[in-house]
Formats: sequence, structure tokens, C-alpha cells
Amino acid sequence: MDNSPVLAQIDGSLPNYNLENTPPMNSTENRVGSDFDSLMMLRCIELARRALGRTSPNPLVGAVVVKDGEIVGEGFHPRAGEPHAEVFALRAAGEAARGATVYVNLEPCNHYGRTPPCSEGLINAGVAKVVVGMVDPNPLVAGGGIARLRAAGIEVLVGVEEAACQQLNEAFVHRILYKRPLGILKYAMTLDGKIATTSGHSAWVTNQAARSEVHQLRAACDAVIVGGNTVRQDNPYLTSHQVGVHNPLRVVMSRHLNLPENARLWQTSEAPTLVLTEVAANPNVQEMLRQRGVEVVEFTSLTPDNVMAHLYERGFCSVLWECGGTLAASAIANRAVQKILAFIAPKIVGGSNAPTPVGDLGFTTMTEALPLENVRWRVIGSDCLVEGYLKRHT
Ligand SMILES: Nc1c(N[C@@H]2O[C@H](COP(=O)(O)O)[C@@H](O)[C@H]2O)[nH]c(=O)[nH]c1=O
Ligand SMILES: [Zn+2]
Repeated sequence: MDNSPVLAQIDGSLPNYNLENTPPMNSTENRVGSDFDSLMMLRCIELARRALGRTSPNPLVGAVVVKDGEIVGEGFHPRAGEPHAEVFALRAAGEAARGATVYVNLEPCNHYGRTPPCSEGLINAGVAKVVVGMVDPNPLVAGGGIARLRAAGIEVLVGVEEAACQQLNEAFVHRILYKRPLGILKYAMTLDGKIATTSGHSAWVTNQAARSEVHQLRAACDAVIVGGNTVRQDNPYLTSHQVGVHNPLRVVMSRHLNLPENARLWQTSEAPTLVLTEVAANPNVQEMLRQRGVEVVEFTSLTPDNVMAHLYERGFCSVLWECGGTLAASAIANRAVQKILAFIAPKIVGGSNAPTPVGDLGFTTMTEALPLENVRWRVIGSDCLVEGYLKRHT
């Protein structure tokens, strides 16, 4: 049994908060709200994460209704087209919502989209106060929800646990701002920087704990991309390997469709597969793939940016690049990658021709190296994970 945080958050159990004796939290200078506000906002995030990987193009949102220090209603946005988090929480609270405080990790919407505006729902329910984690960057909302609530005489507090709320919806925010999904490049390498041996063997670079982390990462993403070479060499599943947990769309980029007749990715009962190629490439393989339930889309020019534009049109927020070095370099050069997740295993495999995570970027001096920012180092089991964002690389 995997006791990962993601599983703990999606198993549906309610935590046992003692609302009377909220433990003191470390105070930081610019903190917004009380310890209790923070606790409720973290609960919103926990609720929101129950829909991990299922809400795109919409964000992850959770809401909590509190009356006299007690939670009287909770809800989260389960998927696009379904009611928003506030609606579920207000429904659960019923009459108790009158005069209550509503916590929500994203500004309540103020527009008629697939669903009516939450601002109106909160006003009609007679709530006294709304505590918001972060402003919704969606130009249809962008402060309008907060203004509408204030105009109706509701007290609004904005920015409680803002960093955690921004982190939760970083892919949604990126999609809204740049009209592309957030591109995440993930790779696992040895301490001497190799992702496989000279012969191409790579199972496994990291240990089980790091691999479980990758499975959870896939559960949170809308698509995972590899090239034809990874299909031929590794024959991966690219699923989240957990029953009842979201699987991303598995995407293969292959210009010439020199792909094997049998591959795990062609078994589409567990998760869907999309093969992207160029116009008129290998009609026999296209036919073979379609017969197995694999979707095939032809591009005039198969570039990482054209692929990201296509996945944006499909409503995706986050795309995980799990490809080899050649495609990774081209995705970076094409600005299809913003975030890096590098797993490092403390072992040495050697081999001057053993493959490395990122192929040629055309740089000749170290000053050209792409720096990461907001870098975090974490130990996962016996391996290390370095996370960061490519600077000015949107
Ligand atoms: N999911 C969510 C919000 N999502 C906001 O609404 C937009 C989608 O609207 P619609 O097409 O009607 O679902 C989405 O882009 C985002 O700006 N807002 C909220 O108040 N609460 C929610 O739970
Ligand atoms: Zn809404």
C-alpha cells in the first residue's frame, strides 16, 4: 500500500480538525489572515486535489463554509462542465450558509461560462465573508468576482496561503497567460549524468520511491509525451499505475512512424494513446494504430510548439515531457518546456556514448547555459529530485 500524499488526499477521508484549539503556525511577515484562515485554505487545497488531473481546462478549486468556527459545508470542482466548488460547498451547508464565511482557493467567478457565476451564488446564499486564496487570472474573472462580492456588502479577504494556491494551479495560470499548456520536462539520470547505458538499457535508473513520485506526477498531468525512440527502446506504459487514479493522454511524436507493431502504448483499454506524425507518413502503420484504438493526427510540420498548440486546443493545462535527449533539446529550444524535474540516482554507469537527458542546444560557452530559478532540492528515498523553472522561458 502506497501512503503517498496524493493518495491520502484523494481517498475521500475527512481530516479531524480541532477547530477550537488551532495549533499556532510559524508567522511570517507578510502573511495574510489568521492561523485558522490558513488552516481552512489548506483544507480547500486538499479538497481541490481530489479532482487532480481531471479538471482541465479548468483549475483545481476547493471551498469550505464555516459558521461559528465549525465547518458546515465543503466541496470541490470535479471537472469542467460540472458546478464550481462554491456551489457544492453552499449546497452542503444549506441554510447554515447565511452569515457564514466561505473559504475558496481561487477567486469566485463572475461570468456565465458553462456554469452561472459563483459571485451571485454566494450573494444569494447570504454569506457574510469570503476568504480567497488568489485572484483568478482568467480575463473573464480577474478581480471582477471580488469586486462584485464587495459591491454586495460582503467582506472579502484576498491572499491567504497565496503561494500554496498559486502552486496548486500553476498549470492553469500558465495556460491562461500564455495560451499553451505548462511543459514539464522530467528525466532520471545517474550521478554521472546518463539516462541509460551505452546499449540503451535504462530499467531502472532510480529506486521505487522516485518512480512512485513519477506515477503521481502523471496522475496530475493531462498528457505525457515521448518520441518514437523511447517506444522502441523502453516500451513504456506511461500510466499512473494506480487503480481509480487519472491517467494522462499518452502522446507519441514520430515523424516517420517507424514504430513497432506491438507496444504497451497500443493497448488503449487502460489509457488513451495519441500518435502525432507528419502528413502522409507510413499509411500502413497509421492503419494498424487506428485499428487498435490509437488516435493518429497528422501535422504539416511536427514541432514541439505545434504539438503544444494542438494540446492547448484540446483544453490541456499540463504536459509532461518524458522523452529522450534529442526530443528534450528540441522541446527546450522550441520553448515547450518551462519546468524541469530531474531525478538523480547516486550511482555511476559511465560510457562516453551513453545517452544524456538533453541533446544539443547549439551552445558553445557555459555562459549560454539556461539557468533555473525557484530551485528546490528534495531527497526521495535514496534518490534526489531537483525541481526548477527555466528562467524567462515562457
Ligand atoms: N473551477 C472554478 C472556477 N473556475 C473559473 O471559471 C472558468 C470556467 O468556467 P465554467 O466554464 O463556467 O466552468 C475557469 O476558466 C476559471 O476562471 N471558478 C470558481 O469560482 N470556482 C471553481 O470551482
Ligand atoms: Zn465559479
